[in-house]
Amino acid sequence: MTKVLIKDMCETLRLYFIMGSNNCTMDPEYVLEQAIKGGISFFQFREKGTDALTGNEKVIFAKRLQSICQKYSIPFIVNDDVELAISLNADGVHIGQGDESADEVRRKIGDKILGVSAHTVEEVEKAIANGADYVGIGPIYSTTTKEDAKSPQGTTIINEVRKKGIEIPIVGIGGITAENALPVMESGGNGISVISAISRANDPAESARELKEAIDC
Ligand SMILES: Cc1ncc(COP(=O)(O)OP(=O)(O)O)c(N)n1
Ligand SMILES: Cc1nc(C(=O)O)sc1CCOP(=O)(O)O
Ligand SMILES: [Mg+2]
Repeated sequence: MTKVLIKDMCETLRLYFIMGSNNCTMDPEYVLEQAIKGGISFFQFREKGTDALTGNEKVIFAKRLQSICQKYSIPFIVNDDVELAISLNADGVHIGQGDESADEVRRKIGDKILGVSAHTVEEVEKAIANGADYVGIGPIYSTTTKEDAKSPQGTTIINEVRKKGIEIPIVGIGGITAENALPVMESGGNGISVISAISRANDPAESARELKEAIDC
Protein backbone atom coordinates (compact mmCIF):
# COMPACT_ATOMS: atom_id res chain seq x y z
CA MET A 1 0.00 0.00 0.00
CA THR A 2 1.50 3.36 -0.97
CA LYS A 3 0.54 6.87 0.04
CA VAL A 4 -1.52 7.15 -3.12
CA LEU A 5 -3.84 4.40 -1.86
CA ILE A 6 -4.40 6.12 1.44
CA LYS A 7 -7.21 8.50 0.60
CA ASP A 8 -7.15 10.42 3.81
CA MET A 9 -4.12 10.14 6.06
CA CYS A 10 -5.82 12.10 8.84
CA GLU A 11 -8.77 9.71 8.93
CA THR A 12 -6.50 6.67 8.71
CA LEU A 13 -4.45 7.84 11.68
CA ARG A 14 -7.43 8.18 14.03
CA LEU A 15 -6.83 5.10 16.15
CA TYR A 16 -3.19 4.08 15.83
CA PHE A 17 -2.23 0.92 17.71
CA ILE A 18 1.43 0.17 18.44
CA MET A 19 2.61 -3.18 19.76
CA GLY A 20 5.45 -5.62 20.23
CA SER A 21 5.54 -9.03 21.86
CA ASN A 22 6.58 -7.66 25.27
CA ASN A 23 3.58 -5.31 25.44
CA CYS A 24 1.08 -8.16 25.56
CA THR A 25 -0.30 -10.32 28.32
CA MET A 26 -2.11 -12.48 25.73
CA ASP A 27 -1.08 -13.92 22.36
CA PRO A 28 -0.01 -10.86 20.28
CA GLU A 29 -1.64 -12.19 17.11
CA TYR A 30 -4.94 -12.54 18.98
CA VAL A 31 -4.50 -9.04 20.47
CA LEU A 32 -3.89 -7.48 17.06
CA GLU A 33 -6.83 -9.22 15.41
CA GLN A 34 -9.12 -8.21 18.28
CA ALA A 35 -7.83 -4.62 18.13
CA ILE A 36 -8.64 -4.53 14.42
CA LYS A 37 -12.13 -5.90 15.08
CA GLY A 38 -12.57 -3.16 17.70
CA GLY A 39 -11.76 -0.45 15.16
CA ILE A 40 -8.06 0.45 15.05
CA SER A 41 -7.14 2.18 11.79
CA PHE A 42 -3.31 1.98 11.74
CA PHE A 43 -0.71 -0.40 13.19
CA GLN A 44 2.96 -0.04 14.13
CA PHE A 45 5.20 -3.04 14.76
CA ARG A 46 7.47 -1.95 17.64
CA GLU A 47 9.60 -4.87 18.80
CA LYS A 48 12.02 -3.36 21.30
CA GLY A 49 12.96 -3.30 24.98
CA THR A 50 13.24 -6.07 27.55
CA ASP A 51 12.85 -9.60 26.12
CA ALA A 52 12.14 -8.26 22.61
CA LEU A 53 12.59 -10.75 19.80
CA THR A 54 15.65 -10.32 17.58
CA GLY A 55 17.03 -11.77 14.35
CA ASN A 56 14.97 -14.34 12.51
CA GLU A 57 12.40 -14.64 15.31
CA LYS A 58 11.67 -10.94 14.99
CA VAL A 59 11.28 -11.25 11.21
CA ILE A 60 8.91 -14.22 11.49
CA PHE A 61 6.82 -12.43 14.13
CA ALA A 62 6.69 -9.25 12.02
CA LYS A 63 5.48 -11.25 9.00
CA ARG A 64 2.69 -12.84 11.07
CA LEU A 65 1.44 -9.46 12.25
CA GLN A 66 1.82 -7.98 8.77
CA SER A 67 -0.32 -10.72 7.27
CA ILE A 68 -3.08 -10.00 9.82
CA CYS A 69 -2.95 -6.31 8.87
CA GLN A 70 -3.08 -7.22 5.18
CA LYS A 71 -6.13 -9.42 5.74
CA TYR A 72 -8.02 -6.40 7.11
CA SER A 73 -6.36 -3.67 4.97
CA ILE A 74 -4.78 -1.97 7.98
CA PRO A 75 -1.51 -0.14 7.17
CA PHE A 76 1.51 -1.93 8.67
CA ILE A 77 4.25 0.44 9.84
CA VAL A 78 7.64 -0.68 11.22
CA ASN A 79 9.22 1.20 14.13
CA ASP A 80 12.94 2.09 13.86
CA ASP A 81 14.05 -0.81 11.67
CA VAL A 82 14.15 0.66 8.17
CA GLU A 83 15.85 -2.37 6.62
CA LEU A 84 13.15 -4.68 8.01
CA ALA A 85 10.44 -2.39 6.65
CA ILE A 86 12.04 -2.46 3.20
CA SER A 87 12.57 -6.23 3.21
CA LEU A 88 8.94 -6.86 4.22
CA ASN A 89 7.59 -4.26 1.80
CA ALA A 90 5.83 -2.69 4.79
CA ASP A 91 3.54 0.28 4.26
CA GLY A 92 5.91 2.59 6.07
CA VAL A 93 8.35 3.39 8.85
CA HIS A 94 8.20 5.38 12.07
CA ILE A 95 11.40 6.97 13.36
CA GLY A 96 12.28 9.21 16.29
CA GLN A 97 14.79 11.98 16.86
CA GLY A 98 17.46 9.48 17.93
CA ASP A 99 16.99 7.18 14.94
CA GLU A 100 18.30 7.37 11.38
CA SER A 101 17.72 10.85 9.91
CA ALA A 102 14.31 11.41 8.33
CA ASP A 103 15.65 12.67 5.00
CA GLU A 104 17.85 9.57 4.66
CA VAL A 105 14.90 7.30 5.51
CA ARG A 106 12.68 9.13 3.03
CA ARG A 107 15.32 8.53 0.36
CA LYS A 108 15.41 4.81 1.21
CA ILE A 109 11.65 4.18 1.36
CA GLY A 110 10.48 6.24 -1.60
CA ASP A 111 6.78 7.07 -1.35
CA LYS A 112 5.97 4.76 1.54
CA ILE A 113 4.58 6.32 4.71
CA LEU A 114 7.09 8.13 6.92
CA GLY A 115 6.18 9.01 10.51
CA VAL A 116 8.51 11.04 12.71
CA SER A 117 8.38 11.68 16.48
CA ALA A 118 8.58 15.33 17.49
CA HIS A 119 8.64 17.12 20.83
CA THR A 120 8.88 20.76 19.74
CA VAL A 121 7.48 22.96 16.96
CA GLU A 122 10.99 23.11 15.47
CA GLU A 123 11.19 19.32 15.29
CA VAL A 124 7.81 19.25 13.57
CA GLU A 125 9.00 21.83 10.99
CA LYS A 126 12.20 19.85 10.39
CA ALA A 127 10.23 16.60 10.01
CA ILE A 128 8.04 18.26 7.37
CA ALA A 129 11.10 19.58 5.51
CA ASN A 130 12.53 16.05 5.53
CA GLY A 131 9.39 14.54 4.02
CA ALA A 132 7.37 13.24 7.00
CA ASP A 133 3.76 12.23 6.25
CA TYR A 134 2.71 12.58 9.88
CA VAL A 135 4.25 13.36 13.26
CA GLY A 136 3.81 11.62 16.62
CA ILE A 137 3.84 14.14 19.47
CA GLY A 138 4.31 12.98 23.05
CA PRO A 139 4.31 12.01 25.72
CA ILE A 140 0.96 13.67 26.21
CA TYR A 141 0.45 11.97 29.58
CA SER A 142 2.80 10.00 31.76
CA THR A 143 3.67 6.52 30.49
CA THR A 144 5.58 3.56 31.84
CA THR A 145 5.61 1.74 28.50
CA LYS A 146 8.57 3.63 27.01
CA GLU A 147 11.60 3.49 29.32
CA ASP A 148 13.27 6.62 27.95
CA ALA A 149 10.12 8.73 27.50
CA LYS A 150 10.40 12.48 28.10
CA SER A 151 8.27 14.36 30.67
CA PRO A 152 4.58 14.58 29.85
CA GLN A 153 3.66 17.82 28.12
CA GLY A 154 -0.12 17.54 27.72
CA THR A 155 -1.39 19.01 24.47
CA THR A 156 0.83 22.13 24.58
CA ILE A 157 2.94 21.29 21.52
CA ILE A 158 -0.05 20.20 19.43
CA ASN A 159 -1.72 23.51 20.24
CA GLU A 160 1.44 25.45 19.33
CA VAL A 161 1.83 23.61 16.02
CA ARG A 162 -1.76 24.32 15.00
CA LYS A 163 -1.53 27.95 16.18
CA LYS A 164 1.32 28.38 13.69
CA GLY A 165 -0.98 27.10 10.93
CA ILE A 166 1.03 23.92 10.38
CA GLU A 167 -1.26 21.31 8.83
CA ILE A 168 0.71 18.05 8.94
CA PRO A 169 -1.31 15.10 10.33
CA ILE A 170 -0.59 14.69 14.07
CA VAL A 171 -1.08 11.78 16.44
CA GLY A 172 -0.70 12.23 20.18
CA ILE A 173 1.07 9.46 22.10
CA GLY A 174 1.85 8.52 25.69
CA GLY A 175 -0.48 7.44 28.50
CA ILE A 176 -3.61 7.83 26.38
CA THR A 177 -6.77 6.04 27.49
CA ALA A 178 -10.47 6.33 26.60
CA GLU A 179 -10.87 8.65 29.59
CA ASN A 180 -8.22 11.20 28.58
CA ALA A 181 -8.14 10.91 24.77
CA LEU A 182 -10.49 13.70 23.74
CA PRO A 183 -8.20 16.70 24.50
CA VAL A 184 -5.72 15.34 21.93
CA MET A 185 -8.35 15.72 19.21
CA GLU A 186 -9.69 19.01 20.56
CA SER A 187 -6.23 20.56 20.46
CA GLY A 188 -5.87 19.76 16.76
CA GLY A 189 -4.61 16.17 16.75
CA ASN A 190 -5.88 13.88 14.03
CA GLY A 191 -5.54 10.70 16.04
CA ILE A 192 -4.39 8.93 19.15
CA SER A 193 -1.60 6.41 19.37
CA VAL A 194 -1.74 3.80 22.11
CA ILE A 195 0.13 0.76 23.30
CA SER A 196 -0.98 -0.42 26.76
CA ALA A 197 -4.58 0.82 26.59
CA ILE A 198 -5.18 -1.99 24.08
CA SER A 199 -2.26 -4.42 24.47
CA ARG A 200 -2.80 -4.90 28.20
CA ALA A 201 -6.59 -4.76 28.20
CA ASN A 202 -8.55 -7.82 29.27
CA ASP A 203 -10.67 -7.35 26.17
CA PRO A 204 -8.60 -5.62 23.43
CA ALA A 205 -11.56 -5.36 21.02
CA GLU A 206 -13.73 -3.66 23.62
CA SER A 207 -10.88 -1.36 24.61
CA ALA A 208 -10.37 -0.32 20.97
CA ARG A 209 -14.13 0.32 20.65
CA GLU A 210 -14.07 2.52 23.76
CA LEU A 211 -11.09 4.50 22.48
CA LYS A 212 -12.82 4.98 19.14
CA GLU A 213 -16.03 6.14 20.81
CA ALA A 214 -14.07 8.55 22.98
CA ILE A 215 -12.64 10.36 19.96
CA ASP A 216 -15.64 9.99 17.65
CA CYS A 217 -17.97 12.15 19.74
C1 LIG B 1 3.25 7.30 16.50
C2 LIG B 1 4.51 7.28 17.28
N1 LIG B 1 4.92 8.42 17.88
C3 LIG B 1 6.06 8.42 18.59
C4 LIG B 1 6.82 7.27 18.70
C5 LIG B 1 8.12 7.25 19.46
O1 LIG B 1 9.23 7.09 18.59
P1 LIG B 1 10.72 7.18 19.18
O2 LIG B 1 10.88 8.50 19.83
O3 LIG B 1 11.67 6.85 18.10
O4 LIG B 1 10.75 6.07 20.29
P2 LIG B 1 10.60 4.49 20.11
O5 LIG B 1 9.17 4.17 19.86
O6 LIG B 1 11.46 4.05 18.95
O7 LIG B 1 11.09 3.92 21.40
C6 LIG B 1 6.35 6.13 18.05
N2 LIG B 1 7.03 4.96 18.10
N3 LIG B 1 5.21 6.15 17.34
C1 LIG C 1 6.27 4.56 22.09
C2 LIG C 1 6.05 5.81 22.82
N1 LIG C 1 6.55 7.00 22.36
C3 LIG C 1 6.26 8.01 23.19
C4 LIG C 1 6.71 9.40 22.94
O1 LIG C 1 6.46 10.26 23.79
O2 LIG C 1 7.27 9.63 21.88
S1 LIG C 1 5.38 7.54 24.53
C5 LIG C 1 5.37 5.94 24.01
C6 LIG C 1 4.71 4.84 24.78
C7 LIG C 1 3.21 4.82 24.58
O3 LIG C 1 2.68 3.74 25.29
P1 LIG C 1 1.37 3.85 26.16
O4 LIG C 1 0.23 4.09 25.24
O5 LIG C 1 1.27 2.49 26.82
O6 LIG C 1 1.58 4.94 27.16
MG1 LIG D 1 12.46 5.14 17.46
